[in-house]
Amino acid sequence: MNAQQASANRTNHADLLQKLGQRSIVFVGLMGAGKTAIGRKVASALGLPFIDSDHEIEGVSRMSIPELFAAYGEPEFRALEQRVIARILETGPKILSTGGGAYMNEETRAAIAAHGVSVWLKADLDLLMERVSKKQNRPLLRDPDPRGVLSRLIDERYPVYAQADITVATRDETKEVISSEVIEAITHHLKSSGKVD
Ligand SMILES: Nc1ncnc2c1ncn2[C@@H]1O[C@H](COP(=O)(O)OP(=O)(O)O)[C@@H](O)[C@H]1O
Ligand SMILES: O=C(O)C1=C[C@@H](OP(=O)(O)O)[C@@H](O)[C@H](O)C1
Ligand SMILES: [Mg+2]
Repeated sequence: MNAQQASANRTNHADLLQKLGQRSIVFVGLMGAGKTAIGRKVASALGLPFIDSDHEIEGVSRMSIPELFAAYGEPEFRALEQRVIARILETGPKILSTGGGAYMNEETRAAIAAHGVSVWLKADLDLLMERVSKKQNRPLLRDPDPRGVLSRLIDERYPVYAQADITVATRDETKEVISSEVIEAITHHLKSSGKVD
């Protein structure tokens, strides 16, 4: 997206952006739901900067997510994830796609509630399995039974993701369709909540 396109997109969504104020739009949900892919598209459509917390973590640590898990373990990754997300949220508006476990952290949830509008991309197990099978870069799924892992994470995490401001049920539709639905849902949420930062 060049600067001219970004400016045109901002004009098209002026009302949404005015109501959003300095808050960011934050994607949460399970691995494979499309947070990174849809977040990037929504950012482009709204003319806002896009940040993926996993990419940011990889940048600051100069290690890949699997390398980080292997070298320091999940607790260290979670601590870094919390710090990185808090810093990203200090300034807005932007689009932030989090890693699937980030929203399970209470302080991160509080930071997101204070500085953002949260969007849960909700997907069923079959779709998640299909999507995560494309890449082997998720340490939690390096397991003989990745479907079982995802199924347990659905039970554990869905009640927490349900605290997000907006839920969008994603399904086997194109990224463009899902992105438009997300923008529509955000527009509706901001109109009805009427909150401006
Ligand atoms: N609506 C969609 N249609 C087709 N492929 C999608 C869609 N959403 C995501 N994907 C693909 O599914 C995979 C997982 O998506 P990703 O954005 O990495 O999920 P997450 O960040 O939630 O783990 C990626 O290969 C992505 O391109
Ligand atoms: O659900 C999780 O705990 C994780 C999700 C991953 O991000 P995506 O949800 O973008 O795949 C990544 O942060 C890490 O592998 C842990
Ligand atoms: Mg992602």
